[in-house]
Amino acid sequence: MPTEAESSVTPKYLQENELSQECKEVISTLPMERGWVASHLHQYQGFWHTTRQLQGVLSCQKHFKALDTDVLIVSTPKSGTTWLKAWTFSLLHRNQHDPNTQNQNHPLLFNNPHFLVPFLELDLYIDDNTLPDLTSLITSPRLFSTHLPYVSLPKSVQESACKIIYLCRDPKDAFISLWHFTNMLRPKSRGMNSLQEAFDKFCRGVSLYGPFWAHVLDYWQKSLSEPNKIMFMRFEEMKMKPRLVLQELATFVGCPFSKEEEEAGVVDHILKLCSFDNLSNLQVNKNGKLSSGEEHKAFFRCGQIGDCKNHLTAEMIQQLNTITQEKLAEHGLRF
Ligand SMILES: Nc1ncnc2c1ncn2[C@@H]1O[C@H](COP(=O)(O)OS(=O)(=O)O)[C@@H](OP(=O)(O)O)[C@H]1O
Repeated sequence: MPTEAESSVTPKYLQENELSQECKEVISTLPMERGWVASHLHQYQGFWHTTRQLQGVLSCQKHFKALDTDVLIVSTPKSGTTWLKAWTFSLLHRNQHDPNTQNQNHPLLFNNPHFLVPFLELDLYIDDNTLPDLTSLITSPRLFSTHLPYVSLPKSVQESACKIIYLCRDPKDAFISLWHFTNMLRPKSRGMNSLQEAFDKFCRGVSLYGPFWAHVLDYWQKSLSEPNKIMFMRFEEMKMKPRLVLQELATFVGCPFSKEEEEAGVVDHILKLCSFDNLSNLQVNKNGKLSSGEEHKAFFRCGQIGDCKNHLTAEMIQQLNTITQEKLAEHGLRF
C-alpha cells in the first residue's frame, strides 16, 4: 500500500478511492489484473483501465457531447501525445498566438501542452460529481484529447463530423517509454516495476489502454474507411519528416498553411517552438506539475526513435516484432 503522503501526490486516475456506485457495480463484473502502478487494471470493452480512470471513461461516455467543429487528439500512451498537443495547439491558434519563438508570450512557453489540451477521461471527466462546464470554451475549434480505444469513444464523437487525429508509435519504444513513466509514478514503497514482468504484461495486452495492437488496428482501419474523419499518424513520421506531416495535419484540420505563411517561416516556427529541446528546457516543464499530480518533466525523457535497443534484449525485440507482424502486417501496417 502507498503511504498517506504518497497517495496525496498520486495522479487521480491512479487512485482507487471516491468511486461512484455505478463504477463500483461495473467493476464488479469486469476481468481484473494487477496494475503497473495502481493496484488494479480492469478490462472494459476489451481494453485495460486503472480503477479511477474507468470512472472517467464511463463519465465521458455518458456526458461528453462532441461538436462537429471539435478536434480530438487520440493516442496510444507514450506515443508522443505531448508533442502532438503542442503542434496542434500552435497550429490551430497561430493567428492569435504567433508561434515564432521571438514571441515571448506564447501560451506554450508558460503551460505544459497537457494543460492546454486536456484529456477527456483523465482530466475533464475524472470527477464523477463535478462535470466540466464546456460552454465556457469560446475558442473554436475546441481541442481535446483522449487515449480511448475507438470502441469506447463517446457516441457523439463517432457520430458527429468532429475530426480525430490519431497517433501511435513503434510498440517497442512505446513500451519502454511506458515502463519508465510508470516507474516514475509508482509509490516509492512499491519499488520499480521489473522490466520482464511489465514486458510480459504488455505482450499479453495488459497495459494502460492495451492491447496496444487492437487499439492501433481499429483506428488504422477506420482511417482507411473514413480518411476525412481520422488522420493516422506515427511518432516516427513526426520525427523523420516533420515539415510534411505538420503540413498534412494543417490541411486535415481545415487550416492549411498559405503560401505567405510558408514564406514567412510559420511551419518552421511551430516546429521549433514544439521541439523536444525547446519544450523540455522551459522552466514550466522543468519544475511544474499537472493538477492531476504528474510532474511536467515526466513527459519529456529522450524523445528518440529506437531507445528500446538500450533496454530490451534481442529476444524481447524479436518477440515484440513477431506479435506486431502477426497482428498488423496482413492489414498493411508495419512498424
Ligand atoms: N517535443 C517532443 N519531441 C519528441 N518527443 C517528445 C516530445 N515531447 C515528448 N516526447 C516524448 O514522447 C513520449 C511521451 O509520450 P506521450 O506524450 O504520449 O505521453 S502520455 O501518453 O501523454 O503520457 C516520451 O518518449 P520517451 O522519451 O521515449 O520516453 C517523450 O520524451
